[in-house]
Amino acid sequence: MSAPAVEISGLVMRYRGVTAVDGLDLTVAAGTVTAILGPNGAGKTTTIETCEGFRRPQQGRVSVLGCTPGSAELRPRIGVMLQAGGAWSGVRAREMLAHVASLHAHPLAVDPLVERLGLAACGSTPYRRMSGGQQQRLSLAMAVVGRPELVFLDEPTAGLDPQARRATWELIEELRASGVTTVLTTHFMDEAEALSDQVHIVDAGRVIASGTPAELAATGAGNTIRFRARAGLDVISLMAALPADTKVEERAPGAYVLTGEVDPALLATLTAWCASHHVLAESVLVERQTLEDRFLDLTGRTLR
Ligand SMILES: Nc1ncnc2c1ncn2[C@@H]1O[C@H](COP(=O)(O)OP(=O)(O)OP(=O)(O)O)[C@@H](O)[C@H]1O
Repeated sequence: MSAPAVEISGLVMRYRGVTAVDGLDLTVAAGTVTAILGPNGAGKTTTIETCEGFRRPQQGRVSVLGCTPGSAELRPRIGVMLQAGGAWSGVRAREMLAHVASLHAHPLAVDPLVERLGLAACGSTPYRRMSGGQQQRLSLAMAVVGRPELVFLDEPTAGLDPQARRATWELIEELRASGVTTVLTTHFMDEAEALSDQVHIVDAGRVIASGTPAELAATGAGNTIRFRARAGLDVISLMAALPADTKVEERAPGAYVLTGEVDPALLATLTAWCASHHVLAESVLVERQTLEDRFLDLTGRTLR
């Protein structure tokens, strides 16, 4: 197995009185797409900026491609897309991209990148007058034009129209196919689900859950089977027939909700119990929780 692309252990970062990152541990496998999710203020940007070398770890250790963040040997090997800015105010899109390309030994061809990210339409518009979405796309192009081994993308699709979002997803898929490691933050759960091999959920400066999107969605108490049957079924007897961690409730007369590790065997056991008790279950509905459900379960459903 190749060495991890990013290794963070016990990272602590504070801004005056605020602890932004509070003992964070995280590993990114080389060649994968890793999404860091978390509520506003969870510490994602601070963590990424530390990996990019814009901030020094105050405590703990950060290693990127086996190097110290910010070191001269590392800089040409990584691509960085910041949440905002990154280009001079008067510069045109193509000009800026050509400049960044010229700083690298084996850059991508500038014009095809300009075309595919819809930047040709910016023409002679200076950076400061480009729309937010156009600035985002230029920033993404700047991050990848140098053919980096690892790219950090901080909210790459925030504020993008659906076409640009799709183009960004395709670009990230291609990066993975060509062996580039991508670390991104996003508030779009569908984006994390569609793109990432690994997801880390960060809250209050720590990683509170990690796994593939499917693993994260599958854990927790969110998977349910709902069904209707005659009122007053013996739910104790039903629960005794099911695995120990399965709960059954009659939420309203004749409306049952079963919560637990929902898999084909559980559904079969439920229907077998119904058959042996002469119960005709109607409107049987299996509801799988999504990554978003899991995220909200872990980080709370209300604003803090
Ligand atoms: N330059 C700064 N000075 C003071 N506090 C800061 C600074 N940058 C970040 N913080 C604070 O550190 C905490 C973590 O911020 P950070 O930007 O890392 O979170 P985030 O997870 O990226 O949030 P978002 O999803 O809103 O981008 C927040 O409480 C924020 O207010």
